[in-house]
Amino acid sequence: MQERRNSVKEALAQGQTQLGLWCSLGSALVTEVMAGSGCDWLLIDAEHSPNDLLSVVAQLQAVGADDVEACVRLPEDNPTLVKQFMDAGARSLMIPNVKTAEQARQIVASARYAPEGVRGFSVGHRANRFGRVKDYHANAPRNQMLILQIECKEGVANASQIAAVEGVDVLFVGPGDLSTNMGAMHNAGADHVQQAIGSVLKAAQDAGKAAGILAPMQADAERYIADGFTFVAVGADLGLVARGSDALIAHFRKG
Ligand SMILES: O=C(O)C(=O)C[C@H](O)[C@@H](O)CO
Repeated sequence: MQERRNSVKEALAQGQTQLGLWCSLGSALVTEVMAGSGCDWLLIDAEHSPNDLLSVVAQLQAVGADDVEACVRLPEDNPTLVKQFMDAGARSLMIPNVKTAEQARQIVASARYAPEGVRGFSVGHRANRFGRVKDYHANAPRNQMLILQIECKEGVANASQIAAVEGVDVLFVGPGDLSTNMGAMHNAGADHVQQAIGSVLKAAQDAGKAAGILAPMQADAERYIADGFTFVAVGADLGLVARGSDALIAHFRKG
């Protein structure tokens, strides 16, 4: 049995825009609905959402039948979590708040088996279809994707060195955390935050890597895509359900 190719990783390497949706509700059913939307990738969030390893596995299973790359955001940069989630079949990982190139190198090492890395070895797991993908251990990095979030001034300052680390696929701006860290909470549109976002984009592009961002407002997403961001989350289940239900009820209340 062959491992399914990571078509999002391949498309990004060719500079193609890949549209994503954020899954924050911790629900396999909702994630399954999102997966059927035609998006290229989903982000199952285990940082700010009520998710654990088993609820993430349930969502990975729900996405399974769709031709969508299911990425998982870990709650923190932690090699044990990298191992556990990768073994569970999360091969595209987003790591929050990466600040230095050395940290990026450690993250890459945590995703790789020796001699390049330190990932613990298990013969059979969900990632290799319980031992059925025979060449999994030798070839795992080929389909893995590491998406490192840049969310603070230090990360912005070091973005070029982080992007240059072999094994890093995407620099992903967290506009909420970055703007908060830069003294502009709720205002990622502030000039100094936009300059920082632009410098992360340039750092990624100069290193031949993809740049990503979460942009649930349509106009923002269109602008970021026009600027050159190629890994863009254009909406979230939480926002779609909350704002959609708000608007529906408001429509009937106003009469
Ligand atoms: O800093 C950000 O913005 C992000 O990383 C996304 C947030 O965590 C959040 O909006 C996800 O629901």
